[in-house]
Amino acid sequence: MYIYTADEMKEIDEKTIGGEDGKSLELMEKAAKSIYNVLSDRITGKKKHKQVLAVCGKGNNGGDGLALSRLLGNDGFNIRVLMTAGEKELKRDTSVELKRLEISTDNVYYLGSSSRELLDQIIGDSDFIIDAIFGTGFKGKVDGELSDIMLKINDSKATVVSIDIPSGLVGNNGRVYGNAIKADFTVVVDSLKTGNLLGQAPDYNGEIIVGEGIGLDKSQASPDKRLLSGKTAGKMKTRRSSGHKYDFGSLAIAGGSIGMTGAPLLSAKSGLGSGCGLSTVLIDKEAYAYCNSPWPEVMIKPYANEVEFEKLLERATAAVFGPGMGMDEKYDKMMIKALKRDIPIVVDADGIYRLNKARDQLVLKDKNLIITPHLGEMAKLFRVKTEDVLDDPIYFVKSAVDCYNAVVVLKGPCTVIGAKNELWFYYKPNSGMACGGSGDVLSGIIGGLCAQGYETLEAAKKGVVIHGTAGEFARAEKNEWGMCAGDIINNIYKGIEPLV
Ligand SMILES: NC(=O)C1=CN([C@@H]2O[C@H](COP(=O)(O)OP(=O)(O)OC[C@H]3O[C@@H](n4cnc5c(N)ncnc54)[C@H](OP(=O)(O)O)[C@@H]3O)[C@@H](O)[C@H]2O)[C@@H](O)CC1
Ligand SMILES: [K+]
Repeated sequence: MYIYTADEMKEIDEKTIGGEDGKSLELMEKAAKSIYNVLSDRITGKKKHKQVLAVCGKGNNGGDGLALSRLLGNDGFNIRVLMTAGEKELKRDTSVELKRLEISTDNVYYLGSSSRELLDQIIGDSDFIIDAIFGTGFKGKVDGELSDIMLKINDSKATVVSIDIPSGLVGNNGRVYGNAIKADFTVVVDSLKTGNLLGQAPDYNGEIIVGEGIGLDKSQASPDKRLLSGKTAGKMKTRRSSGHKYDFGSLAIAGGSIGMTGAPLLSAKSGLGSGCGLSTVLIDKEAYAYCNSPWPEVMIKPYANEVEFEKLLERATAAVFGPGMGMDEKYDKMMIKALKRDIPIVVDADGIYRLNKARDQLVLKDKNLIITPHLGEMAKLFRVKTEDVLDDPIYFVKSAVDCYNAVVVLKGPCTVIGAKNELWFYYKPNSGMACGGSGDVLSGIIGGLCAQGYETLEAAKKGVVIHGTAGEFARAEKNEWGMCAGDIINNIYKGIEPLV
């Protein structure tokens, strides 16, 4: 499934319309019909004669809401409409849809000219609220009375259905700067937009359902963004029954410092969980003294200097560099040693900040490099604020791909994987994954897959899916509060199963 930015969608829309009279209205009708079809599967059926309130804005999203209301009205629902803009402010097609609806109902209210009591009453006694205030054309912040109305809708008992995107979310990046609608369902028109997945979108979407296509002409759009799932991650390679441990690769994890010895251990154990034959933590000898592993299957080897470190790397078929390493400058030399080796390397956590220095000393071209930053690490890598990355995560992922010739995994509720000319979005929000060690588990899985011979992008895609699925199983066992990194590790095998 392809994903577009709101700006790309606008271009697609304009290309499809191509100046043809009536075409944009036809698209609006198709959008409404597609949303109606989704709703008739989910909520209409047995629930006719219920109260529906459609809250509609002046743009095309409002027009979609009005056309949908007409279809629901024909179906036996009691429709009321709250317009958030005056008749004269409406876009042309939205104005046409309002006139079409007014043929069958008088229940049209206007935000500026209805009393607050009346508005509270129609919000309070609705069974369903259609949120068609703003779509992907929204920018900035909602304020004034509309902002209060949004909160009232969020507090209501009604099932809230957002059209295309919850109103108040910015279409390109899913950011929310004021209040926004919290939906039970978001029915996306035709194709997912980046704003449906990124930023704060997971807190507002409810369940996302993508409606059937409305016949948009995407022939000139650049299809570089896709949804990552168990299906698109591809299958695991079969394992040779006669293979021995060296056939399944040897992963080295360079990391750990005093007080942070658990991070590389989590990575190492996760590498084994993903199927690699051997997993070894390479740790500074001072920190080694504090290293207490619960896993005897993980080897732990201390080094005193970069020469010893390099020696220990010799048998590794892939490495993870950074978990729990700390900021000591002495590790810069180890990073150069690791990057000079001709093996895939996952640079994570405290390794990421060092990439700038390494880039000055090494040509990173043709390296098998994977970088796995979270938002804060990406911001540090580019010396910008976290807010800047949130504003345009796609830009930063693409920039990191280009700067470091790497596969980049920007971790978050929607993880974005970037490689040359392709971006993959893995949208499986799970707040239980936001816990210490979760990232170490991911880098270990990806490293473990690289050690077994998977290409970097393939390893990143599979690793993200395995990690996310394992997290879902951990949540099912322990809930989002109780689960921790160890629970994700315990479920890695369940994350692998759908890919076998
Ligand atoms: N192919 C497609 O994509 C199709 C798209 N379709 C539908 O169209 C939707 C996109 O429609 P859209 O472009 O008309 O924008 P939409 O989001 O309805 O309204 C934005 C309006 O709000 C305003 N506004 C903005 N910011 C604001 C603020 N902070 N505070 C207050 N006002 C603000 C802004 O006004 P302006 O600032 O420009 O004066 C503008 O008028 C899309 O989500 C989908 O539902 C389908 O119909 C068919 C095919
Ligand atoms: K909306």
